[in-house]
Amino acid sequence: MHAGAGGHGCVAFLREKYIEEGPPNGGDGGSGGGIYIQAVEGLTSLHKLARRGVIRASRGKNGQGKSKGGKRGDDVLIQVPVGTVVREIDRHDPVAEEMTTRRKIYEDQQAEQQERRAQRLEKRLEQRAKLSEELEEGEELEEMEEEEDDEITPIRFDRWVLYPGANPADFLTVDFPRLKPRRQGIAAMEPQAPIFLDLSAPMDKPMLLAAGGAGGLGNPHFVGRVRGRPKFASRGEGGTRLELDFELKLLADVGLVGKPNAGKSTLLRSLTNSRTRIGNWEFTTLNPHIGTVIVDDHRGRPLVETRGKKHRTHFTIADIPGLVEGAHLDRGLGLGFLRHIDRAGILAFVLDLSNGDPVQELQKLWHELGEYERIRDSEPESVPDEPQGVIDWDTSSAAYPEFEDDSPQETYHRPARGLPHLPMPPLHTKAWFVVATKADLEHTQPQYRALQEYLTAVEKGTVEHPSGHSDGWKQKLRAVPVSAIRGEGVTQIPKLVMEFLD
Ligand SMILES: Nc1nc2c(ncn2[C@@H]2O[C@H](COP(=O)(O)OP(=O)(O)OP(=O)(O)O)[C@@H](O)[C@H]2O)c(=O)[nH]1
Ligand SMILES: [Mg+2]
Repeated sequence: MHAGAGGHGCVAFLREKYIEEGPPNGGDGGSGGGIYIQAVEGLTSLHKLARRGVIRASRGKNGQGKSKGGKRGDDVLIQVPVGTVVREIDRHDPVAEEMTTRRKIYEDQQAEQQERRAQRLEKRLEQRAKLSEELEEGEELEEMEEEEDDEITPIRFDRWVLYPGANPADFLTVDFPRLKPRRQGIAAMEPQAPIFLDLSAPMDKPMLLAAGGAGGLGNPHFVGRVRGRPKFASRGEGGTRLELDFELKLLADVGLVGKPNAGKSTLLRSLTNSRTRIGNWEFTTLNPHIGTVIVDDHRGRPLVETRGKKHRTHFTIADIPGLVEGAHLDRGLGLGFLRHIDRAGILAFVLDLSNGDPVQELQKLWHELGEYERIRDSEPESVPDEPQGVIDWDTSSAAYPEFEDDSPQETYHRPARGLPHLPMPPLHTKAWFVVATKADLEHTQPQYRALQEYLTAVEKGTVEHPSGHSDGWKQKLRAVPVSAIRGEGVTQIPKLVMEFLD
């Protein structure tokens, strides 16, 4: 994301009949557009943002004559779904860089001056020694000459706009003022660097990520005692460039977990008006689809009375690609799939009653999830690269001193480190239930009965929790028999989900 650069200041002079050499009247440049972010409800993915790739706010316009200021650049507003986490990977801040350059120049000058002073002192001591000798010999006092070398500092063409009609040589004798790099006032509202935002609630107002560069100053700003008609103006400051990582933390309220072909997409479709692809083959669904289930009485009022203060009128369901046995073994594919499951608040296990033993299926799915968690918790990316010693994963301000406009110690650029991990609750502690689908097919009733008996036993604690954890979620364990294809029994699901969400 590129915040807009500031427009340049203008060098102009009043021109009127009978006024030969009018006073300076160049306008200031407009400030660059800023980048804002806002988490909003109703969005479910970051796809659109990803497609935009590079995002630029526009540049401020240059100032003009007759004291006309340049128009400010347009801001860019990025809207993301609630649950988005934003992390900074890299930052290029021209103002901070200029500060560093200036500091470097200043330090060099100081060092040079010090050296010169030391040399001068030495010379003087020598001269004095010589002088006292000569005095003794009764000779004349000689004036000590002070050498003061006039050095010409090169013109910073990157900082100044020169009067177009002027000859660059005219500026050799011009003493340019010390111009501190400037920021817009609103830059104070930028989040601390490096950016780490967890946008878990909708925001009423957009938040500033990067302010645009300040506009340059027109030539009237540089009028001084000895400089009545400055033939220069300052350039606008460059805009900050941010490289950010966006991650959607919570995908949906409910995640459908099931083998390929179990009937997840069909279920989602019968519950919502989503148009997910359905086919009688495995892996019809390759990317998660999100459907919204409206639970109101068609007048905007909640259909299901929830005890919570906030009456929800809808919830979201994610149709996640089918989970195959051994998914955890294929790190890329498996972890990708399972990552989505991680992001759902409630897990709905979709079991095909017509295909094998549903109890066994359920246990297999849980086993797969457990394996995934084991791998995730020992992911190499959380293992430090450095041979040994403590690594500070704290990316808060302590690790990177915040940039202050005037402080000479600011840092503006840092290498991309490993991104901080998103903490997720263990899967087995999530609320879950079972959707026993394809109940319209033959010989599915005994399967369903066995499944419900098993769940009741888990709830009572007489049978081990399918996750193998003793503290696994076991409240209101239920298998909802449905025929998604006929739309039968599916209305039970919103009711159950609302109970859990409550
Ligand atoms: N008889 C019957 N068939 C169903 C039912 N639900 C789904 N099916 C069929 O099962 C097949 C697979 O359904 P999908 O919804 O695509 O399955 P899926 O779980 O989304 O599959 P993947 O996306 O591959 O993971 C389709 O042929 C559906 O018509 C049902 O309730 N009854
Ligand atoms: Mg599907």
